[in-house]
Order: sequence, then structure tokens, then C-alpha cells
Amino acid sequence: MSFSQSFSHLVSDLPFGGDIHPDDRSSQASQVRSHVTGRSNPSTLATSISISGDISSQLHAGYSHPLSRVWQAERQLTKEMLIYPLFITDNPDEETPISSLPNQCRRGLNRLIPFLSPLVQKGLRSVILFGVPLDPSAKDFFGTAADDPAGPVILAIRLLRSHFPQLYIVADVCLCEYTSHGHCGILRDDGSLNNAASVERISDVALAYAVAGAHCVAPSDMNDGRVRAIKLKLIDAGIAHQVLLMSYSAKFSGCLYGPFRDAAGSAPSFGDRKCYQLPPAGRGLARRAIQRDIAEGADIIMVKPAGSYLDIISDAKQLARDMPIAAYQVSGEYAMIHAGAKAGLFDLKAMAFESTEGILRAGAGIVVSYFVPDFLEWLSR
Ligand SMILES: NCc1[nH]cc(CCC(=O)O)c1CC(=O)O
Ligand SMILES: [Zn+2]
Ligand SMILES: [Zn+2]
Repeated sequence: MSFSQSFSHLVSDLPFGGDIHPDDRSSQASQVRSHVTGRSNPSTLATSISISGDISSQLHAGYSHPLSRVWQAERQLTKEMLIYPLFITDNPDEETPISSLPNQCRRGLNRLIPFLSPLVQKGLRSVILFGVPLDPSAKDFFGTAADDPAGPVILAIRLLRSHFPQLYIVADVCLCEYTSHGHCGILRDDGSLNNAASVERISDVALAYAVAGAHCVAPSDMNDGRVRAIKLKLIDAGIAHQVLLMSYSAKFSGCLYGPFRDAAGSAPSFGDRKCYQLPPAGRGLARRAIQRDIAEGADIIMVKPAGSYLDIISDAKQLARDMPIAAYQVSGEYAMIHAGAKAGLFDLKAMAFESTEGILRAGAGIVVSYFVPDFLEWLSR
């Protein structure tokens, strides 16, 4: 065995880095020599023991090749794991870029099929729909427009079901896009959420989306008890066996939803969502919310946001070990990655993969992401 062969595994330990052309190895190996042969072994232990000590320190062989690096993943990102968020307006011909959300648009019904066809061709399996009423007069105290049979979400569900029979349609269920005050439910006089009234209304909206043909309803409002209420209405309607309930169980309040609220026009007109979305430090509350939603009949548990809440994803995987776990890499996370890449801090594609692999490693098997069109492209190569 030549010197460069026998010590090639050491080369990537050196300060000049690991990506070395094979022809460079022998010259670098000569720099290694003193490092290697200079190693003294003052121990009087038998040679075999000293060798076994060396063996246990060797990890590089396991990931020295692109394929062996792929093998290190417990869970590999596939197109089936991805759900793509769509913002659907009530103006059928609309196609407006969302400035805070790079490469994403609000679209009207007439724009959906042309936009989605190439993505479906590339392997898009699922979308999650958010309705965006552009006309402020469409909003009222009860979020009446949320389940308007002629509203953009219900029309989009029907259109997509008939046009893309293989596409899995998730409907986000909330009122904030439709209420005049921008909160995720019905309010009391003092401005706090009226939980019972909100749950009644949210479950009606979920049922309307399910009846329209959504494969999955996903309540993101965070009212207490809405999972049970939705499940019971689906059972009453005789469709509980074919409509999946994905609960935004651990949804945290914080800074990361800004671009979404721009996109959906759903920022609260007063106050904030801190009394219904979870406090960022509230790991115990998240665990309780997850357990509560399992008991209430959720079929999938979602954690949102994703990147700053990987411990919560891991908790969800452990608490709901027999259920799929979803994570939402939200608008603020996506916008930060774009901003960082634009500032030259890192490569966009590399960071999109790294952030998503972290989410999968934490325990998610489903990822809601604005990077889906990019991933369909990247995973096809
Ligand atoms: N209930 C509305 C809703 N559904 C999904 C998101 C956030 C998605 C994102 O930021 O990408 C929000 C925003 C919010 O709660 O204010
Ligand atoms: Zn909401
Ligand atoms: Zn929502």
C-alpha cells in the first residue's frame, strides 16, 4: 500500500480542508507525515489494544462519498413529504408577487391551473389553501366570507379536485383572513376570544371545506376544543372516514408570521395573538396541546414554526409516535433564508436543504414549505 493510500483518510482532517483532488493527495500526504509518524505511543499496552483505540476514532469513512452521505439520513427528503402553501384571492385574474415573500404570488382562480400544471408534472403531491379576500368590505365580525360557497377557497377546492385528481388538497381553517378585526375567532366585547362561539364557527367552516372536497382540514386558529368539534361535525356529516384532520397543535406566537400576514392581509387590527398562540418558551404547554389534540381526534400533529422549535417537533414525535408529524417552515423562516442568501451569507439551495433536513431529523415526516417549487426542481436532478 502506498503512503498516500494508507493515509488518505486523514487528509480531510487537515486544516486545508476535505475536498481534495485525488492527484493532490500525495503532496498533501507528505505534510501529514510528521503529524502521523510523530505520534508517540508511550503506553505499554499491547499493540492490538492501541489499534482498537484508533479504530474507534474513525468516522470519516462512513461519509466520504456523496452516496454514503445520503445513507446517513434516517429520513430522506422526498417529494411526498412536501405541502405547498397557496394564497388564493377573490379576483380571478389576479397574480401579484408578495414582496416580503420572494418568488411567491397571490393568485386568483384563473391563474391556478396554469401555475400548478408544471409543478404537478414535476411531482407536486399536496397544497394547502389560504383564502385572501382583497375587498375589505368582504370582511366582517364573524368572518362570514370564510365559508362563502362562492369564495375563493371553496371554489379552488372544487377546481383543483376536478383538474388534478392526484393532488392532495389541504384547507387551512381560520377566520383571521376574513374577520374585520383580523383575529382568529369571534371576539367578546372586551376584545378577547369567545372560545365557544369561535369553535362553533371554525368547525362549520372546516365542515364546509370538507364537503367541498378538501382531503384534509387544518385548523390554525388555536381555539381550545376545535379539534373535537370539527371531528364530531365530520362524523355527523358522514364524511369523517375520508377527511383527515391535521391540527396546528403547537403553534407559537412570535415574529415569524409577518410576511404571511402581508400576503394574506390577516394582521390583527389591534392587539396580538399571544392569548391564543403559544408563548415561545412554553415547551410544556406545547406538550399538553399535542396530547390534548391527540385525545380530541387529530390525525396529524403539526408544529409551527419549525426551525426554532425543533425540540417541540421531537417532543411531538415522541408523544404522538403512532401519528405522522408535520412541521410548517413559516413565511418568516423562508424570508430569512432568502435574505441571508441575498446578502451572500450562504447558498440558498444548500440552506433550504440544511434547514429542511433539520426539521426531518427532529422527527417531522411532512413539511409545509414555500420552497416546494424549488425542491421539486432540485429533487428531480
Ligand atoms: N391563522 C392564520 C395563519 N395560518 C398560517 C399562518 C402562518 C404561516 C406563515 O407564516 O407562513 C397564519 C398566520 C398567523 O397565525 O398569524
Ligand atoms: Zn388565524
Ligand atoms: Zn390559518
